[in-house]
This record gives sequence, structure tokens and C-alpha cells, in this order.
Amino acid sequence: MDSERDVRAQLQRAGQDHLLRFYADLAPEARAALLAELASLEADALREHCQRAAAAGALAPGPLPDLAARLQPLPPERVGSAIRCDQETRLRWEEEGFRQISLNKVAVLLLAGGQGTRLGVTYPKGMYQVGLPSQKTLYQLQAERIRRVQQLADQRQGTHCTVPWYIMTSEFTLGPTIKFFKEHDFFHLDPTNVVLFEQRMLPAVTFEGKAILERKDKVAMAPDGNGGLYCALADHQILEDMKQRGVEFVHVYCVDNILVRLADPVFIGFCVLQGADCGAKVVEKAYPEEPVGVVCQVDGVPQVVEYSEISPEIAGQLGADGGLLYNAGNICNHFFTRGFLDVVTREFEPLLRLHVAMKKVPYVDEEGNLVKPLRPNGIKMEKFVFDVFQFAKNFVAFEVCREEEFSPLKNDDTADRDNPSTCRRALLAQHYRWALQAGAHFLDVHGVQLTEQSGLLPNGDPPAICEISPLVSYSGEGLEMYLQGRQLQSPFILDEDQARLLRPQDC
Ligand SMILES: CC(=O)N[C@H]1[C@@H](OP(=O)(O)O)O[C@H](CO)[C@@H](O)[C@@H]1O
Repeated sequence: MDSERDVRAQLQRAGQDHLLRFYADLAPEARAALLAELASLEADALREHCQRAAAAGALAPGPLPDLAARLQPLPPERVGSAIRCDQETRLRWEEEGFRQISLNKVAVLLLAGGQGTRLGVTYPKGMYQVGLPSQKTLYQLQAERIRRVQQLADQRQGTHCTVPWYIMTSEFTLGPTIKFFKEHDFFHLDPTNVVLFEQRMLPAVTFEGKAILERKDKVAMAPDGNGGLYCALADHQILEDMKQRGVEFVHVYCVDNILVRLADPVFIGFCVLQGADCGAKVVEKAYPEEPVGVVCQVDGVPQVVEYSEISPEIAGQLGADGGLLYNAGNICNHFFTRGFLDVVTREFEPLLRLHVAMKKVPYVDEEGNLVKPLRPNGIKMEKFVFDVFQFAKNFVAFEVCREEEFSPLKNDDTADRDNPSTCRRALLAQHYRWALQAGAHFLDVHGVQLTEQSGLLPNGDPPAICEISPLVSYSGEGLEMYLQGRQLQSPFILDEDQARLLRPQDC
């Protein structure tokens, strides 16, 4: 291990020796831990990182310069739609998706390294439950959708397939996520098919270019953004693991969308049949300021412009049809071939831009007191997962229905949108729709049948509570045999046990 003297000398050259300011106060173990952390940061790399962060932080925040002149919507030939296609085409995509799944060629990869600051929880977002009758967490819903999609592929193709689940965590989320999965017996998935790995961390830096101490013996670090994926894939030989399993197509998604369709056969099938190496699911933007990235072209190349980097004027621009010109909202559901990921990790990763986020970073002041700042005091640098789109040979976007596929959990319930209540409602409203489509009727608390016209309540709640386990239905399929013509009392939970009870004898 490097001695204090060596580390101090290196840090001095890097202009970062304040990080050893409290060294003399520390107990032996804390000293050793701090030296090890500082040595692993490598003084030269640290200097470069801090200079870069300060320079990037000094630029005016917000929209990129000249963006307006360089931006265009995606050309129509790059965009497919699950909404505006005929039934036959959709079935063809779905069939192809299931075929690839049954051949074990499809994996899902979850981006779950974030800290959930906006939601205000100290544990991983995937462990959050939004108050469904079943009390299922986001992780459980996702695990069950994987089990169901495998089962559907097997039923169609007569196989016994696996959709491996890769989960990128960070220093913050790895430990609690593993513990949670173990406590829940991996939600009945085979643990060998759940691969957790960790993304890298980067130091948080003051506006003056100094790394921040969050404790006397610890540098403030933050995950390197969801675009840290590409370094993490290489660090942990994840692409080799995929190759060994025969995985060719990867559905990458972020943890917070309660309606996410893991390994969605329609999306996978569309991308495969288009010969795409990279793809993104989009929904029509709901309003100009909606905090979603816009999938578009910059200088003729497909890219996402993040909501924090687009000006209100551009975001509000209207197209010929009177709708938003840049209306392809990124829902952080991406398709990549393994081949594309391989080239990205080997060649393009170093070209990824670092984006600046100004954050409130707790720190120790000169006297060694912990301070929780009220205003942003530090810069965190992040890579974005979608910044690799520009390197794709054949990029496609795929439009899906927001109501069916997108309701993200970003904020706590004090916010108006994208909070636990809106997520819960989105899921329950969807299940209520599915049940009606399958021919069910609901009774109100007085036993009176609700009419088809009973729309959502003013607060967005469905008129009756109905929750359908993903183990019974993945996207609304196969419900008629349980629900056709039934009168159901709210709340109604269609889990596997209930399904067994309701199943006609001859099935
Ligand atoms: C870097 C990145 O992936 N940003 C994504 C991501 O935003 P966050 O605010 O970082 O959760 O999810 C949004 C969809 O929920 C998507 O619109 C946006 O572009």
C-alpha cells in the first residue's frame, strides 16, 4: 500500500491534498481506508477529472449552444409504431420476439445504480412499493414479468428458455439489492440467471475544482451515470457472460417505470426484423416541459437531447400537424445487439460526453463539522446511456402507448407527477382496462354493477380496484378464461391462486 507521504505528494501535485486535511485526527483503520481510497483514485486521473468538472461546471448550464440549427426530428423511416400499425404487422413482430426469446437469445439489463434522491429514499428504488393491494415492489413486478415472458415463449415454441437478468448496481445499491433478492428467494428465478454487477463511482467536485470530503475519512463519490454501463460491462466481463449464454439481443431499461415490459417481444421483434443494432422505445411527449429526453437527430445523427439540455423554445416548437415537433419522448427502454455493445465498450466509450449535474453534496467544513448544504455546492459528472446512439449503424425508434407502457417513479408524493400515487393508479387503471376487455364486470361497494361508462375517478383512480399478477398476464393476454362474464367485487386480486380457482375445469 502507498504510504501517507507518497499519497500526500501525489495529491499535492494534483492540487488535491486538502483531502488529507483530517488525516492526523483519524484512527488507524480510517487512515488506512482513506489512503486506499485516495490511491485508487489515482492522482493524475483525479486532477484531470476535477479540472474537467470545474470547466464543465463553469459553462452556462442548460441548453447546448447552436442546438436549434442542428436539430431535426427523426426521419419517419427510422420510426416504427406499435400504435399506428396493423394487427398483422404487430403479430409478426411479436412472433419474432418470442422466437428469439425461446432461442435464449434475449437478455434484459436493468440500470439500478441511482440513489433515488428525488424519491427521497435511502434504499434502492427497485425495493420501493407504491401501495398496490399485493404490496409488490418494483423488483418483484419486474421479476414476475420475466418469468411470464419466458413461459409465454415456451408455450408458443415448446421450449424451456431463459431470459437472463443483468442488474447494474452501484456502491449504494449493490449490497441492499443482493440482500433483498436473497431474502425474497430471487422471486423464484434461478439465481444463476440473475447477474448483479457494479458501476464505477466518480468524485464530486466543488465549483473551484476541488474533490469534496463527505467525511473526514471519505471522499464524496457518486455513480458515473447510467452511461457508466459501458465501462461496467467491460469491468465485469458481462458481454463474455452473455456470449457464453448465446445472448444476442439486450433490452436495457431503467428501474423506475412501473409499467415496463421486460424483454417486450413486440419491441425486440421489431428491432430484429429491422436489422437494427440499437433502438429506443418512445412515447409521445405529454407536454413541452415534460422531463423526458427527446429522441431526434443532431447534425443528421440519431441522438437523445436530455430534458435538462433543451431550451423551452425548442421543446415547445410545433410541427406541421400542430403537435410538438420534438415529440418522441425517451422512456429509457433501449435495444442493443451484443455486437453493438461490444464495439461500444471497446472503441467508443472514451468518446462519451460527461454531463454536468449541480448537486447538494454534504461535506465536512474546515473545522470538521458535517454540513448539509441548502444550495448546490458541487458538480457530479455523469455519462448517459443513450449517448451511444450516435455510433449505431442502424438506429430505430419504436413508439408505444404511454398509458400501457410508461409511468415512472421519480418523485415523492408531494410532487404532482411521476410519484408513487400516479404509478399505482397507472398500473391499477391498466389492469382494470384489461379485465373489462376480457369481459369482466365490476360491482361497487353496494353490490351494484358498474357500467362501461364508469370512467376513472377525478383523482385518476379506476372505479374498481383490480390487480393482476404479472405471473397471470404479461400485457393483458389470456385473461378471458378467468374473467369472461364474471362479476367481480372490488378490490379484486388476480394472482396465481385466484387464477387456479377461476380456471375452467377443461383447461
Ligand atoms: C440519462 C437518461 O437516461 N435520462 C432518461 C431518464 O431520466 P432521469 O431523470 O435520469 O430518470 O429517464 C427518463 C424517462 O423516465 C428519460 O426521458 C431520460 O431521458
